[in-house]
Amino acid sequence: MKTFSEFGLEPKVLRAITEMGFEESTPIQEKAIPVALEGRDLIGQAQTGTGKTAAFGIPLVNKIDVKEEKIVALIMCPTRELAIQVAEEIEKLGRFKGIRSLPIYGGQDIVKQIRGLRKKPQIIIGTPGRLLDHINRKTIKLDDVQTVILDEADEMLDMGFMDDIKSILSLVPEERNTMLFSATMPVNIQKLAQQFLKDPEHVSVIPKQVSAPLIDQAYIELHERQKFEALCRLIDMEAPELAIIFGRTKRRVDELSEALQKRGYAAEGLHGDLSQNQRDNVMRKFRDGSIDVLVATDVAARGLDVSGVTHVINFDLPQDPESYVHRIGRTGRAGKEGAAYTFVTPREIDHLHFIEKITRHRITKKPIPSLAEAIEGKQKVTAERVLDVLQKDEHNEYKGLAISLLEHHDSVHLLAAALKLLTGGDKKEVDIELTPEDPIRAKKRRPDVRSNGRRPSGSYGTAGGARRNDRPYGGGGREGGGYRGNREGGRREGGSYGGGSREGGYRGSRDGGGYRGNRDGGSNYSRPSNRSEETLV
Ligand SMILES: Nc1ncnc2c1ncn2[C@@H]1O[C@H](COP(=O)(O)OP(=O)(O)OP(=O)(O)O)[C@@H](O)[C@H]1O
Ligand SMILES: [Mg+2]
Repeated sequence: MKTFSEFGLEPKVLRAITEMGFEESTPIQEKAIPVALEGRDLIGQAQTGTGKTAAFGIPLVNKIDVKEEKIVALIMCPTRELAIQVAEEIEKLGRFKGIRSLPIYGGQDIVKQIRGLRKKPQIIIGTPGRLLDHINRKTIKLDDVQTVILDEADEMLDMGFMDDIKSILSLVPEERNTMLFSATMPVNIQKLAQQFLKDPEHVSVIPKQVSAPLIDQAYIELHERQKFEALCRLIDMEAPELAIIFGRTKRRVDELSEALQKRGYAAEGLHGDLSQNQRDNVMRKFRDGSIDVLVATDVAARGLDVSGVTHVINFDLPQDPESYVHRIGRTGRAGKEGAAYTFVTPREIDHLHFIEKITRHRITKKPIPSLAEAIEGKQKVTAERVLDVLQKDEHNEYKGLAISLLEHHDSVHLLAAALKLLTGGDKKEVDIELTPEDPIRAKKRRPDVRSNGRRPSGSYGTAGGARRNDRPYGGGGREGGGYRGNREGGRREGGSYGGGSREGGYRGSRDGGGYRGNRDGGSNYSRPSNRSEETLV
């Protein structure tokens, strides 16, 4: 992998990159940065969590003149949370250079945004709806925009932003540099690209499987009514550092987060019906660890980067393979490992197999965790907490009480009782009943209707010459340096992702292109194509 000093970047940008802790470029960065620096249009596809933001952010901040007092770059994102996050990364990258950037998204006070715009930001990062609002109010002018980036372009189309994006782009000068980025590139993206990009370079770093390689993927087959108990047991058994649980609907998310709270978990829900304040609060708490379980709709599936997310649990099976890939991609980021569990009801098994087929990754079946495993997991966490206090040596004021209790009681019994209390074993569990959700069923997708019959180069699947064990962070080895050092143990050595088992059986399964052409509305799989930003699931 290249170090960042090999790209000929400005020292101030290099310094920012170093301060962010990036040592080597990731493959998508290595390929995309030179193309973007040249000012060529590009379509960038790489697995979740492999640094696509910096792949467009670095060349962008590098080429902007700080003396510029006009908006010269526009980044569009599908969700508010993502706009905020991308804005933060751009801010960090441009810090030493003094680049001014501003996030613009729905739900935030427009007057505040107008005040921000008076500071003459050079880069605007926004969601399409609110951007259009500003354009109509003439508080944002796009006449001087030279670079446009569409992050998660496919999702924006899927959410029904096509017309908004078209209107916005029609106001940007033709002489511009346009870039699209996503981990998934269904065929409708190719259409968008043909319309809005000029002779784009396809920069794709997708090995055989589209999902990130460091995610251990499993599914649990169960009935709808078993889901909640299974979830609690799974959380207890696995003791995630941070977990994201995806539910199908807003009602589901509300009920589930409330139910988890009743059971004593530090959980909160995130979906599009919450006020912006509530959404911001939940994200802040999740990022700072004051809650460790985020229950969310697909609003959190795209792009969100929260370090410490060790587990993603699909409480409900996602609607389509893209959603699956993006949801589970909230873990296993930046060279770290993660675990993804998917709950599947018997009637949904076909749909799960369909997801496996499209993502070309076998998902391992696991049993519902047993009560014993759940208890063992909880006890382990309690023991770790106790040992942590012991090690910190901050328990002096309890020693007197300990000594006096030990005068009358056996030490093992006494400690066991204290552990029970700490583990919550003294509490009776609250009964929970959730409103059942309808199962998702597998339906055939329309065949690819593209005329040339070729696979779109940016679609799922192997990019020319990509190696199977291509690793997004660091060179070929797994040891030493940069990211590679920080993954514990050797649990998943040697491309342990199913080893040889992925070969055969799966590869041929996409013949006929049954999947690709069908997200442009009308198909059984596409989500409603006119969701607005405000009613996002
Ligand atoms: N070269 C690098 N070295 C180390 N860490 C990096 C590097 N580039 C990016 N990162 C970090 O990796 C994480 C994931 O990056 P990012 O969010 O850009 O991924 P992404 O490819 O856009 O994923 P998604 O498809 O989910 O949107 C971030 O925390 C980012 O700061
Ligand atoms: Mg991203």
